[in-house]
Amino acid sequence: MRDDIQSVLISEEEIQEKVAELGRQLTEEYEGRFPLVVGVLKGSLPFMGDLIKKIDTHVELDLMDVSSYGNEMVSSGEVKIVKDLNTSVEGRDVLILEDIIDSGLTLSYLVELFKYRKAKTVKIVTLLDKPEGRKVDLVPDVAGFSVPDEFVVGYGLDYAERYRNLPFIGILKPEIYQG
Ligand SMILES: O=P(O)(O)OC[C@H]1O[C@H](OP(=O)(O)OP(=O)(O)O)[C@H](O)[C@@H]1O
Ligand code: HPA
Repeated sequence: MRDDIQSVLISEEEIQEKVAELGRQLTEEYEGRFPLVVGVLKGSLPFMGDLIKKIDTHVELDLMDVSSYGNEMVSSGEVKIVKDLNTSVEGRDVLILEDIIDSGLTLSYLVELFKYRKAKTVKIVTLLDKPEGRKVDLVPDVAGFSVPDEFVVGYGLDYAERYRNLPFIGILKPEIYQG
């Protein structure tokens, strides 16, 4: 699996340091507010698993599965709910966790949906932000790292469902996706 990686963009240590920093920041912000932390499947799972252990105040967890990429490297532009939340967001402080914001289509859809469902506040925390990929005007409230306009994998991010279990963020060798 690691042979398929051309270069490591963000190391495991850098990710863990950043996650600890974000955890401290979110602890301060959400102390006493019992936010609903929504992980967006499947990419946010490693980030969510690590980050929630660094948030030192009560949180409720839920998961939502939305998809717009299928097995492609470019968003189809159509966001589909594959699995909805189990919890009502009405009146709640909602904190959405994402692995990456690229075109921004997934997140702008979710933010609008949660506002329509009467969430009290909606904030976005993403590990990675790819600003050059944007197709809609969307700025995350908190972003761990900015990444260049390249297809990245690892730490939740996949190519054709592989590489999510790498502990770092890397760039694939072109021959992997060129067939
Ligand atoms: O800003 P965007 O262009 O919308 O891209 C970001 C979304 O794309 C990926 O999810 P994907 O739909 O591939 O599902 P996955 O998390 O299961 O891989 C990623 O996890 C984000 O949810
Ligand atoms: O660069 C990316 N890698 C993996 N999944 C993604 N979904 C949006 N952008 C990306």
